[in-house]
Amino acid sequence: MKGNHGHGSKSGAGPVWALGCMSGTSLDGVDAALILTDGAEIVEFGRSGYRPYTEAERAVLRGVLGRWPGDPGLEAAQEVIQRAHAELLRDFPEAELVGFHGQTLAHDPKGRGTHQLGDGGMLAEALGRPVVWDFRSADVALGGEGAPLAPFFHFACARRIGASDPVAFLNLGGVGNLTWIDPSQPAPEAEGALLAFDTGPANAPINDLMMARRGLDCDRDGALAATGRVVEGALELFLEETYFRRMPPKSLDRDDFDLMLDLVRELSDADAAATMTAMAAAAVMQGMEHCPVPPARLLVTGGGRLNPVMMAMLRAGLDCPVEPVEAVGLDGDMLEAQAFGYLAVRVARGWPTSAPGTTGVAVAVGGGQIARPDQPA
Ligand SMILES: Nc1ncnc2c1ncn2[C@@H]1O[C@H](COP(=O)(O)OP(=O)(O)OP(=O)(O)O)[C@@H](O)[C@H]1O
Ligand SMILES: CC(=O)N[C@H]1[C@@H]2OC[C@@H](O2)[C@@H](O)[C@@H]1O[C@H](C)C(=O)O
Repeated sequence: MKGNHGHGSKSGAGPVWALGCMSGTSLDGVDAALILTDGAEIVEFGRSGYRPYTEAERAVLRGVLGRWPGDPGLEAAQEVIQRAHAELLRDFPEAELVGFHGQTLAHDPKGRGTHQLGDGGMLAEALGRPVVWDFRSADVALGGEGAPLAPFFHFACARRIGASDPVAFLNLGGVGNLTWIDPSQPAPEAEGALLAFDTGPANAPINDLMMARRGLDCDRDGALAATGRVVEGALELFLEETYFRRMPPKSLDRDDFDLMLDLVRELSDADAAATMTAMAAAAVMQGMEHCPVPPARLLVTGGGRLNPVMMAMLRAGLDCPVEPVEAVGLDGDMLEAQAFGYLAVRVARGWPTSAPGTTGVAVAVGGGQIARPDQPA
């Protein structure tokens, strides 16, 4: 490698095919998606791919959750991340630039920082193409939460779907995050264009419950929750958490809500699943109270949109229409991967990727480092 890590040098202003990839908090696998963009407009979406982790790989990654750079025992997990990404991303030779999020292992922005496992320099060498990575640390260094970062991309999506009134995007991944957008603003960094934050736990604790009680990865289609009863007492205790009363921006680590499993410990499997699903939905409803004005619609992305019980709970509790992003022609399995392709182009152009309204950072900031291979493919 040359000594070429650093903030983005400005390149030409035309659109480029960027390949974004995401390994989310659910630890299911790596998503990758192509996007043609100039860093402002989405010109075109391209093809996408998925590389699941094997059971053995997932166990390795699970085993290092919560660890920080320099902690012992990260080598095997690092190898899993590099291998899985290189295998998947090699299938996209048309990509001019790669956006590599890595795997979040720990997130404590007001304390130790934020840790995404993965080395962009090594990936650039493996792929023979420039790789933008380490998206979150510059934001944290300037006092921001370092998350969520998809909101600047959500702004571009709102423009692409022709929204004229405020809309909101909800990602229901391992953790939930909400982006409220005023699409009439000139740019995502404009004051009042975006408000974003993590709503609370979403699928991660439900997955943990299913693994502990049934040996399953998740409550597929909400099948177990559908047969259970929501236990109001447990739900009320959950909503007493101070996190919900904190003003946004705010963000969460995957396991910040460990108390959820305690709250449902005495419940039957079905009641526990129903109650935890209601907790995830209730956290979103609390979050919606923070929107500057109610959005015209709530567009849901991430795996939780495929859980009909969770979607029904959201529809019952909210006044605005709640739809999967497919309703507006977007791909809810790939939106986060596309986001990191889009953000990679912004980093390469020296443009901001977060702002006070999205992460609480002091000023709009463009995070990310760029690693270039010695010998481009
Ligand atoms: N058909 C389904 N029924 C119920 N839940 C589902 C279904 N499909 C996916 N999920 C849930 O969605 C999760 C995956 O969601 P997603 O891929 O959006 O998460 P992620 O990207 O890992 O997380 P994050 O956005 O927090 O980083 C699965 O682990 C599962 O809990
Ligand atoms: C620290 C971290 O990796 N946070 C993730 C996580 O997963 C969902 C939510 O918590 C969100 O804040 C973020 O991911 C999305 C992609 C984001 O940055 O927008």
